[in-house]
Amino acid sequence: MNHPEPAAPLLSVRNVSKRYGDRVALQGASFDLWPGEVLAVVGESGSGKSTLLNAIAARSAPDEGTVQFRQRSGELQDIYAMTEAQQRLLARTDWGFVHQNAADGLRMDVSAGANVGERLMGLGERHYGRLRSTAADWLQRVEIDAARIDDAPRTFSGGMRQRLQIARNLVTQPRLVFMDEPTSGLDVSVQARLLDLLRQLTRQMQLAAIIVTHDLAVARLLAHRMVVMQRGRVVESGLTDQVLDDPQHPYTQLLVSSVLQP
Ligand SMILES: Nc1ncnc2c1ncn2[C@@H]1O[C@H](COP(=O)(O)OP(=O)(O)OP(=O)(O)O)[C@@H](O)[C@H]1O
Repeated sequence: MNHPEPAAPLLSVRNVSKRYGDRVALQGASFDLWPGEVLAVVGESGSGKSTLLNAIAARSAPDEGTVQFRQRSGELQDIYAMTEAQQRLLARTDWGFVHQNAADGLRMDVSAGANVGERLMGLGERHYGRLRSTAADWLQRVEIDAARIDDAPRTFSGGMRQRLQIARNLVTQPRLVFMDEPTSGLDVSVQARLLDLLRQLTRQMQLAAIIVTHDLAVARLLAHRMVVMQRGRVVESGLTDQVLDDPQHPYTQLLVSSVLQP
């Protein structure tokens, strides 16, 4: 897989920690993400993956550490030093967040077209014809029949809902998308199609993404690089193929071998 090597990181995470009461959910996580790079965060249930994702996506502030994002202007900005209004603007323009459960990322009772158009309206687009044609284009890009544009996602299958959620996030051409277990909970064949689509879109759009998954096959297929978490710590990180083919940490070795031995 070609690895993009631009000069400066898009996201820089340093020593991020978080506790819930006495429980340490995340301890000293650090990594950089480069423009156009897809990073998988893997680890078993409870290892701190969602806590990490929420901390770096400005959804839940860490107790310690910094998260810096490179704005389009080139300026590296601490996301927790931003005002709430600045964070919200980022979240609906340059960032996307794909939830595991599509219902958490969609408005289930408004039309598919409105779900896609909403983020564009948030950027100031008001022209009905343009909103509708962009929404129709995006439905096609995520392989949803444009004839369903006026239907609400409540009437969609699980796979269609997830594809709609992806369209809703990507319509503003974000530079960074966070994804929390985007394919789990779907049938295997539906997962495979969704993974193909995600791979195609991340490449076409040169999208940087951080994907939380417990499924090493998802990491293998989508990610340039991966970090492995155990009990709140990053225990191994590196190029995906290297980590999966030659894991160094005993925990990663266990994860990889448990996948190989069904
Ligand atoms: N809101 C919360 N209150 C208390 N403890 C929490 C909370 N959220 C997470 N934790 C604890 O923090 C640790 C890390 O949880 P986290 O959800 O980040 O793990 P995960 O790797 O995402 O797990 P899963 O794959 O099951 O979603 C766990 O021990 C969990 O019980």
